[in-house]
Amino acid sequence: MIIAVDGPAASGKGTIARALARHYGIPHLDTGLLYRAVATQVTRLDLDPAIEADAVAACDFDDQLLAEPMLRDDATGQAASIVSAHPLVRAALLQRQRRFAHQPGGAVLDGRDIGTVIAPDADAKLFIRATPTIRARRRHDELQKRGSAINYDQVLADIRTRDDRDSSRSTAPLVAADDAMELDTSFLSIDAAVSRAIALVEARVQG
Ligand SMILES: Nc1ncnc2c1ncn2[C@@H]1O[C@H](COP(=O)(O)OP(=O)(O)OP(=O)(O)O)[C@@H](O)[C@H]1O
Ligand SMILES: Nc1ccn([C@@H]2O[C@H](COP(=O)(O)O)[C@@H](O)[C@H]2O)c(=O)n1
Repeated sequence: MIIAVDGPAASGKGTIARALARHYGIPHLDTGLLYRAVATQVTRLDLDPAIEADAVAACDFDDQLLAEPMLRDDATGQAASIVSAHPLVRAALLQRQRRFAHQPGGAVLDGRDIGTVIAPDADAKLFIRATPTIRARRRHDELQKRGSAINYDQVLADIRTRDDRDSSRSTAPLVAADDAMELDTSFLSIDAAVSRAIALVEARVQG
């Protein structure tokens, strides 16, 4: 079974995708980490994320990079959203994601274009939403726990910038697939959001 989980920054899609993977006993891929790795490599090589050729040169990264804590930083998320707008960067990362999705037994992937581009044939597609202020509050709490000094207003501004950039790019923009099931987590606890997500997937695959 392939499950696609898409949505904007800090909507809770990763939390839900990990829980679905545990529930169904299948592997999970956080595809945002791939773009965050490219962004980190761009910075380390002193390249410019806005220049497509520079970003493409950073796509050949060592997988150990995916485990580095700095990938979770707010600044890395911003840079990831810049490199991810380049069509050639998306093309460089496409096959890896498709292979993961179509492995025997299936998989759960979360990102921005899983239901539309990576696995349009997914058995179940979820599009996770939450208001920008609630997403910013959750992300700010998370960053504070990790020792970041970034303030709430900056996190909210960064989330809005990223939403705009991710939604307006020409290649694989952030958009719900026509057959995606929408789940707004704004006023749901994590447990309630996960239960609802499982119920939606069950209804789709059995129905
Ligand atoms: N329903 C919820 N209620 C409260 N907090 C939540 C809920 N869902 C997720 N969170 C928290 O919000 C933060 C962001 O969640 P998560 O990382 O799952 O979002 P995401 O959409 O995957 O983010 P990203 O865009 O970085 O991939 C995390 O700290 C997570 O624990
Ligand atoms: N399938 C995807 C996943 C991510 N992106 C871009 O990467 C940025 C960081 O992603 P997070 O999920 O870790 O927040 C995000 O803002 C997108 O620009 C993408 O384009 N496609």
